Amino acid sequence: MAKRAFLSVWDKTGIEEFAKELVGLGFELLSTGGTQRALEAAGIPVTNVSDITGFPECLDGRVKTLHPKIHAGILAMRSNEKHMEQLRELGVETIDVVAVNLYPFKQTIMKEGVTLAEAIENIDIGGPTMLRAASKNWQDVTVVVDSADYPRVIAEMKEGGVSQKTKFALATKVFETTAAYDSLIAAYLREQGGDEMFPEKLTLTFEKVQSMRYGENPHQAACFYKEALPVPGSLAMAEQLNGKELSYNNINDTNGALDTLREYDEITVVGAKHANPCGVASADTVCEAYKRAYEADPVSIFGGIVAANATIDADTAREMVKIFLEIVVAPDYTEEALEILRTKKNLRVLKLPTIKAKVENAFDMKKVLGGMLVQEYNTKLLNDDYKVVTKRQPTEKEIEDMIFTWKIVKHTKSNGIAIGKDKCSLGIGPGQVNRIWAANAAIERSGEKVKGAVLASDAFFPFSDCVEAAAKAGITAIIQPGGSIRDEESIKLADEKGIAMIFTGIRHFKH
Ligand SMILES: NC(=O)c1ncn([C@@H]2O[C@H](COP(=O)(O)O)[C@@H](O)[C@H]2O)c1NC=O
Repeated sequence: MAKRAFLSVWDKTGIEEFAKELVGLGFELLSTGGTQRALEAAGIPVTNVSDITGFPECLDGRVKTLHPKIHAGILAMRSNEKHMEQLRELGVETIDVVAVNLYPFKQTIMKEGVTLAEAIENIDIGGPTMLRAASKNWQDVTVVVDSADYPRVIAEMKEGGVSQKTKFALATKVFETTAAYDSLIAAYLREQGGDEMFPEKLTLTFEKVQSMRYGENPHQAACFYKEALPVPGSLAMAEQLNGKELSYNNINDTNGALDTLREYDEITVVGAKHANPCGVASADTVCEAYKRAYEADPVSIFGGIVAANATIDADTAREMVKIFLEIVVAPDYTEEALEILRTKKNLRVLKLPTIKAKVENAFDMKKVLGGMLVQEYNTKLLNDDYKVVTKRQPTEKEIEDMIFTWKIVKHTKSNGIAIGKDKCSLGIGPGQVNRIWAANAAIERSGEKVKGAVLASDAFFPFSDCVEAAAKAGITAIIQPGGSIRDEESIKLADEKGIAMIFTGIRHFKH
């Protein structure tokens, strides 16, 4: 019996060469309309699927290959005498190679103004059916869903036949591909339906971006995957202009720096370490903002991440190269700035034109052993009805500094306390197991400048000890969520010390 290969591809990349090689190896080719036309135009002989099925392609291509003569030919187990006998009785011939790639559903939904009907029409039915059938029968059928695998398949055929190992790998790839394809469809339809935020079955599609040398630690293997449709402004959309490959920690830490940066509309620079902000400052120029953020904590920024929301110019770049930084990320760079940054060959320079990300429809997820925590992104900053709870009202300047510092503490690991003044961070106390230690760390790190500064706390004060410490240090205003059963003690102490205090009514735990 002649060996037969079924080729039905949307993306015709490499199909001509692959088909020619198959013909050279003695295969008879079967195909659907568009693929057939492409091959015939290249002078390659092809049999149309309708000549096999005796049934025309119909319903605008919705039904082409969905026929027992095709699927029995793919699914029959060659080692099963009964199967083979049935094929003979039914007049069905086996199909030994299936090369199929699918309708471009992802590209379709990415198009501006795409309609639901257009998206639905781009859900491939016959393609996945053939691919899945061929993969189920992987021992007898070579299935190719990725044109990058054509050369490898041909090479092995020339060596005497495609190995079982390769066939199994190709079949596995098919199920990864069809599962990702379907989960993207499910996500899109869910978004169109719009009412159920958390579906019964959460299926996600991620695509491999890069393998990494290692993970959080050198003994952990790791890899970075991006969402099939990453949110604009996310790190997955960044272009790397210089430096070594991004590491696992680089990506996590830069993500944290960007989270903080997105809170600010004015020119701002965020220095970050282990995903916590360590120096944050706003200014009229990016250079000034960088210098202030650096000076806010010249110790921690060493080997850290710097994220800016304005174009990096030569002056800023000159400042940046004075110390060892892991990453600089910004919307753009002047030519000269880039030249200066490139003098540090290991410095990873990332260009991210959109810093503000639209995360309203995206999930924030955290993997735990055996499960996944899924929540909305923390897009809120303050409640509109935040209130002053002390006798003394804060000055306008204090309010400005409190909002500035509140944005920092929102993105500081809990328990977190941040102290700021004049649109610049002073001391940041992240990730403590109790609040007073975080307050003490932030106060100590602020040094002399703490006098007249403001303090922000990501969650309420369980006791009045933080107010006590703040007053002793010379802090004049405090912003915190409120909500403790001992709030009155904190308010009373603040009143005694002349501190103005705002309750935001909203908490910003971050773990
Ligand atoms: N309807 C079917 O029976 C069917 N069989 C194969 N396809 C797809 O049709 C495409 C190729 O079509 P053409 O050769 O006509 O360009 C491939 O992406 C293939 O996955 C089908 N299309 C959609 O379901």
